[in-house]
Amino acid sequence: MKEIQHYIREINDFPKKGVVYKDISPLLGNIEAMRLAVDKLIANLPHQNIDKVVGIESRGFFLATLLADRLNAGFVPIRKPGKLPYKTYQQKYDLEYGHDQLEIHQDAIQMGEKVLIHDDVLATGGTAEAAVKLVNRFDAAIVQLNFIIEIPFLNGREKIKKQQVFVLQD
Ligand SMILES: O=P(O)(O)OC[C@H]1O[C@H](OP(=O)(O)OP(=O)(O)O)[C@H](O)[C@@H]1O
Ligand SMILES: Nc1ncnc2[nH]cnc12
Repeated sequence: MKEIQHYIREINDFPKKGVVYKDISPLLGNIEAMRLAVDKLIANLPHQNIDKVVGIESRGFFLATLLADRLNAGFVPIRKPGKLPYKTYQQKYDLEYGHDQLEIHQDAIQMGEKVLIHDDVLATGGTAEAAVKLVNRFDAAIVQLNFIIEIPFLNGREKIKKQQVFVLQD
């Protein structure tokens, strides 16, 4: 079995010139690589007493549901605007290649629940910061944010420096 890094492909100038896009499709296409990624993410949690795994649309959803299954936890989607049907909390944020808004259902998390937030890539940290703000609307405990890949020069950790963070490539 090769390292996780082997299954991440770099695409130059996508979706805009100058961006080196980290494509996790090869990882998703290989069940052994996906299982290894999930095993490592689980092994690097401070504990496994997690009530909800929050996944961020769309690439965060893939492993977040597998993590939720392994942790016997519920899955909560954070979605782009206008996708969630019930009442939502909303948070604007900036991206490496644009800006957007994230939303979460107002009944998705109960007060005091222990939450893991998962996404595929930590780049500028704008998405992760917005997710933290949304989860904090519930007065829940964020146990960790975990990611498959980090783009260190974009310094995303700075935006979530109060949080516990784990990246697979660490
Ligand atoms: O750290 P940041 O600079 O905020 O960037 C990271 C985010 O960007 C990507 O999502 P994107 O918004 O491209 O959507 P997608 O998952 O639907 O492709 C990625 O999946 C992260 O969610
Ligand atoms: N360079 C990048 N590759 C993949 N996803 C991203 N999200 C933000 N920047 C990204």
